[in-house]
Amino acid sequence: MANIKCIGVLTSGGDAPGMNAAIRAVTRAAIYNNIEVKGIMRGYRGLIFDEIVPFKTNSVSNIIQQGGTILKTARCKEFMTAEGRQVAFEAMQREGIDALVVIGGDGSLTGARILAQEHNIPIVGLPGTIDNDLNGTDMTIGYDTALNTIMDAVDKIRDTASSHERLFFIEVMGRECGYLALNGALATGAEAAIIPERVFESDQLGELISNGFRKSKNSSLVLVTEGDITGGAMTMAERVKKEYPQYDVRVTILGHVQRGGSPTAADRILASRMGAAAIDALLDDQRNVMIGIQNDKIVYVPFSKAIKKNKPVNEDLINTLKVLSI
Ligand SMILES: Nc1ncnc2c1ncn2[C@@H]1O[C@H](COP(=O)(O)OP(=O)(O)OP(=O)(O)O)[C@@H](O)[C@H]1O
Ligand SMILES: O=P(O)(O)OC[C@H]1O[C@](O)(CO)[C@@H](O)[C@@H]1O
Ligand SMILES: [Mg+2]
Repeated sequence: MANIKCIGVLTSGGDAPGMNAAIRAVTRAAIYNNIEVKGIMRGYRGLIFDEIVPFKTNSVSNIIQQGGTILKTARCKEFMTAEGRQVAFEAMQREGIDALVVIGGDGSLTGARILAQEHNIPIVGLPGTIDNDLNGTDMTIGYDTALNTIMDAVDKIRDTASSHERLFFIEVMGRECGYLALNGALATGAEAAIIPERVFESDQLGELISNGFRKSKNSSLVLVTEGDITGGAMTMAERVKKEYPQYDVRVTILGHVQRGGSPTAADRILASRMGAAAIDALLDDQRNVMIGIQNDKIVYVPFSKAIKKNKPVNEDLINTLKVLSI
């Protein structure tokens, strides 16, 4: 059993609903195991600029239901340099922090991996991002809540789209990962999803139109993953306006509304299980791993695997969406 007396916990990158549930679980599981906890504010910034606060069990009371993160978060450019990480390491030594739990996305876990390698520190990561772009876990913390937010918004858009018999392009988040668009489309009965994983394989919009996707439909909703790879919803709409002027086209960009809100039950449970598992992992001498859940079982995923680009898209989802949108 590892000799860990004090851990630091931080949230980094974009906030995600369920991060608070994860902070609570990490804190409570650590204290249960007689490990002291320090909350590090604003992601890696807090280590570099010394914003570190002692955490007790009641520091995390009544937060499981809150969106955002009580630790705040940041995208910290100073941490991208070896000098910045040296300062962070020195802060950990000064504070007596023996190990870190980092809650964040692929960027945050990349930073964790480098810090762990450079300074030989035990670090365990939790996948906290709405993008669901980390390998080795079925879901990331925040993804389910964001998906439900998308579903509520798209259902509302359907009402107006069908009243006006319009074609809507709805842009959702996800960076280079199409899960939010794909499952958002399945959950709302949307006609299609345009996702980054498929951009280089096919002209998704061209195929959609040549398959006559508007012939039998009164309204059409197409979810598009944001970003340069797909070009986003605006680009799609411009193209349709030029090539198919007969269609009445509108665009909705859902934006940061997707990141907020009270986490769903699924996210609260996922975050609670993963947070407790992070402490078990540290006690079990695990280091440089992300906690994942695969088929309802906790797994330890090496950082190198978790952050590998291009999480494979689930082909089954693509096929089902195609079949159901005739
Ligand atoms: N290569 C890297 N080296 C060191 N630190 C990094 C690296 N990449 C990212 N980080 C740190 O992690 C922070 C968050 O990364 P990023 O902005 O990619 O978000 P993320 O964790 O992927 O979350 P999300 O994608 O959900 O917003 C960065 O601001 C930086 O402090
Ligand atoms: O809030 P910011 O810094 O503009 O970042 C937006 C990005 O963060 C995410 O919400 C989470 O990674 C992405 O889906 C999106 O591209
Ligand atoms: Mg990311």
